[in-house]
Amino acid sequence: MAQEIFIAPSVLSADFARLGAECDDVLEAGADMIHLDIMDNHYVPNLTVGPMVCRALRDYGIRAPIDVHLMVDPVDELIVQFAEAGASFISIHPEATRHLDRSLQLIRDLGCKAGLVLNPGTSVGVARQVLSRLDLLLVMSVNPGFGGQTFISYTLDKLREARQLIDESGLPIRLEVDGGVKVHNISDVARAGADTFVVGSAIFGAVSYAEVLRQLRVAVHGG
Ligand SMILES: O=C(CO)[C@H](O)[C@H](O)COP(=O)(O)O
Ligand SMILES: [Fe+2]
Repeated sequence: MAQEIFIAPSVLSADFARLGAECDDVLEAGADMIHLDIMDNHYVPNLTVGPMVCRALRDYGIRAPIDVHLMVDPVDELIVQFAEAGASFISIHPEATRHLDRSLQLIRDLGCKAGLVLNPGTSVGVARQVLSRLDLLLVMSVNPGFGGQTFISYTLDKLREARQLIDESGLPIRLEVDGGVKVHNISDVARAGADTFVVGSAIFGAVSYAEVLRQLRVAVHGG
């Protein structure tokens, strides 16, 4: 089932001192949702922000979907806190929960859309059993923890495999890609089957967010 194309700027590369305004700017420039990377210095070797920042963005007036990427272990308590803080999508890594099915159900029970994240070294097969619990499958194209890394090219094969799995299931699951996505490679990523594109440094490092978003969309549709 083809999904509408979504571009989700990762604010990991934004100016955190003016986060609300940065979100306004990328949304006005044509972004579809805000990708919020939550890192705990335990599951990944980096530390970002907690649910109060998600709440602050909602209170500031951000109405677009907020796509929360939880790189935390353990994860269940933070699922609850981010749902209460206004998250729309909550995506979790299978290594960060002892009971993947239960954690995914928890996300939906709290009224959010549930995502599963596959690291470059994690097999697509991990998603197979829990597919009916998913609204989104996120294929990492870098190892999680930092923005600005180089796209790992073998993840294109994983995207194709994930696309096939989703298509065969007939379920309306988004296929998201995250890490190192730029204007020069997004058409390959789109051809491999992604419909939801996290883009961090390529957007926030640009002079004009609108221009880079335009170029990304042209490349997706051209691909
Ligand atoms: O989850 C992430 C890192 O773990 C980020 O979302 C990702 O790295 C996006 O940034 P960039 O487009 O600069 O690679
Ligand atoms: Fe992310």
